[in-house]
Amino acid sequence: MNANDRPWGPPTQTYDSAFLKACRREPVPHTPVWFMRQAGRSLPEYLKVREGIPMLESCMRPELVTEITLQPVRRHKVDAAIYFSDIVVPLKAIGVDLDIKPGVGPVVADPIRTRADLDRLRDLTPEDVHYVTEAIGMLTAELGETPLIGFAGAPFTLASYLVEGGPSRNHEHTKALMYGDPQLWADLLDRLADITGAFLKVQIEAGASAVQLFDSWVGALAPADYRRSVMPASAKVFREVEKYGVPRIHFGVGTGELLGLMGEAGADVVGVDWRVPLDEAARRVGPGKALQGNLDPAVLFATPEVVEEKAREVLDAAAGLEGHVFNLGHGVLPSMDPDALTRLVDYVHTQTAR
Ligand SMILES: Cc1c2[nH]c(c1CCC(=O)O)Cc1[nH]c(c(CCC(=O)O)c1C)Cc1[nH]c(c(CCC(=O)O)c1C)Cc1[nH]c(c(C)c1CCC(=O)O)C2
Repeated sequence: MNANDRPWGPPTQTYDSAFLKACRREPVPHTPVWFMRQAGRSLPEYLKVREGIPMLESCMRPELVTEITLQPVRRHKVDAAIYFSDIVVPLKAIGVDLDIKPGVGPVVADPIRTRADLDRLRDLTPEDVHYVTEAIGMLTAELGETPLIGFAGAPFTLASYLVEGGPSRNHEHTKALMYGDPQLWADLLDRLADITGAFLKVQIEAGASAVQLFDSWVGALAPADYRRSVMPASAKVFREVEKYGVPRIHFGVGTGELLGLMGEAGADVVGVDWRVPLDEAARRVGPGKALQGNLDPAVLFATPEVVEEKAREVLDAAAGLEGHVFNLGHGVLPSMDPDALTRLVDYVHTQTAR
């Protein structure tokens, strides 16, 4: 089928990119590379344009979002852009009182722990996030053949911020609710699945070529609890966007024991952190899915020789995969040297050129 004949799917101009080919498990001209949290963080040009503008406000300014999203593409020559935003933006857009505190992360004024609290979470409409549609329109025009990845937080990770009221190491309130009131928990996750699904749809309809569902903190759960209490909601999100035919990436940290289930939830590409080698991850995920990952981000602080050696190990472990998108095992760290990232992109491209 020709790209133009499909009712939906990635924009025609990005269809033959190395990134989308790898996601579809087709032969690639080189292994595609992008980095989680590539936008912002360590880039001086990012710090300059963000000066004096709070994080959440910057996510609502289409020109600024466009500039920040393009910065790592220009600088590093990565194979995909990731939309500059944050996982809490759709929650803010439906009126949740929250802020992103520098050096801390998202902080929620009134945590959600009761049925009455849950009733405050309303559905998301495209008008709530009109600035996303505007920014993606500008971005796809600028990006040309380079695909744009849209993203959202998965129901569990969003619930963790909403229930705890902020970042948490042990997720104690979240687990107390999950184990203590399974019905309220299921209803909360189902509501978040609808919000997340609606947010991803907005991004795809505006021109995103792929989407990533970040379930960053779900590695805190045992597989049986994940299957029972989280997977139905994440699966609902993936079903919501299935008809668009854009690759769906599913990522979490510390999810070695959950990789099979995270694929089963409905992902086309499973993101792997640095704890499980990709050949072993492929065995856990099973056939029919591409993998994304998985260089330990901290390796970027070592010498260039060590970075190449460790990147080589990732490529060797990925040699037999059906499809591989090179990435870090988690996000870019703020103190990272941007030049080390640029060199890494070049290394993967030259080593894998076919
Ligand atoms: C858990 C999570 C959050 N946000 C996100 C996740 C999932 C990804 C992951 O696991 O790392 C997702 C996210 N947040 C941001 C992006 C931008 C796109 C990208 O480059 O990947 C993405 C994909 C921008 C951001 N989101 C945030 C920043 C830093 C804020 C700033 O620059 O002022 C950026 C660039 C803030 C944020 N927001 C969040 C945290 C933990 C923080 C860091 C707090 C800090 O240490 O300052 C919540």
